[in-house]
Formats: sequence, C-alpha cells, structure tokens
Amino acid sequence: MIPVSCGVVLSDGFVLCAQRNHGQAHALKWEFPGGKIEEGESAEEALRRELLEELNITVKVITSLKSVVHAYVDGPMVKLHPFVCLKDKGQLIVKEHRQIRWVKVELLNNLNWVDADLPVVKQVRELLDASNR
Ligand SMILES: Nc1nc2c([nH]c(=O)n2[C@@H]2O[C@H](COP(=O)(O)OP(=O)(O)OP(=O)(O)O)[C@@H](O)[C@H]2O)c(=O)[nH]1
Repeated sequence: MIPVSCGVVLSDGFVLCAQRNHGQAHALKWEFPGGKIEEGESAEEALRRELLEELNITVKVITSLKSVVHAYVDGPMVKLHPFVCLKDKGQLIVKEHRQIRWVKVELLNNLNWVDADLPVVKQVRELLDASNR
C-alpha cells in the first residue's frame, strides 16, 4: 500500500486542481497536488515538501479529511491522506503537471479525476457546502 499525501489548496473560493502529465500513470487525469510519503516523514511533511517541489508554494493547513484507500486495477493500492489548506507564500510554478486550474467547488465534478480522488471531491463539497449554510 503506497501512502500518499495530497492538498486541497483553496484560494478565494477556488480549488487548485492539477492535471497529470503525459507519460505518467493516469496521464491527463486530474488530481490534488501531492505525492508519496517518504520513510520517516509525516503525511503533512510530505504534503509541504511535494507542494514546494511540484508547484513552488507553501500552504497553511486547515484540516485533514478522511483518508481514502483505493486499489487501482492493474496498479498499486494507495492510501490517500488529503489536507484542506490555504495557499500561503510562493508564486505558482508548474513543474511536473501538464497544467493546473483553479476551479469553483461546485464545478469540481466536471473534471476527469483519478479514481481515488472521487471520495475526496465529495468530502470537499460537503465541507464547503456545510460552511456556507
Ligand atoms: N499526487 C497525487 N497522487 C495521487 C492522487 N490520487 C491518487 O490516486 N494518487 C496516486 O498516488 C501516487 C502518487 O504518485 P506521484 O507520482 O504523485 O508521487 P511522487 O511525486 O512521490 O512520485 P515519484 O516521485 O515516485 O514519481 C500515484 O500512483 C498517483 O496516481 C492525488 O490526488 N494526488
């Protein structure tokens, strides 16, 4: 089981979504930026390292969401640790993804997400719907 951290990065009501690149597993599908948790690293430390490496940004973590375990057909089993965060410092530089897009929460379902992220998208929508009530 591969442990992976990912960030639901918010800014002004928009969510930072990243499209995986050609040549990667799940090419052209959308994900929340992040990556594998390394030996001796906490999920949050991995998140911060990956966001800096992949996108040149730092974040303020607001909360963690429920982790998601997903077994990809012909692929690995991943345990995804999602964190809701606010973008903090750094000018976004897209280093590994094909593109990024800032998407309104209500429109997140329109993207073609990697399978493991669908329950994360659902949690994000529920969380933000509840906070707007
Ligand atoms: N970053 C990220 N990976 C995800 C998400 N959902 C999901 O199933 N994954 C899977 O988790 C794994 C993380 O891989 P990655 O390629 O992003 O991580 P990494 O940068 O540490 O990998 P590498 O340096 O070994 O290439 C991949 O199998 C990826 O498909 C997500 O929302 N964000």
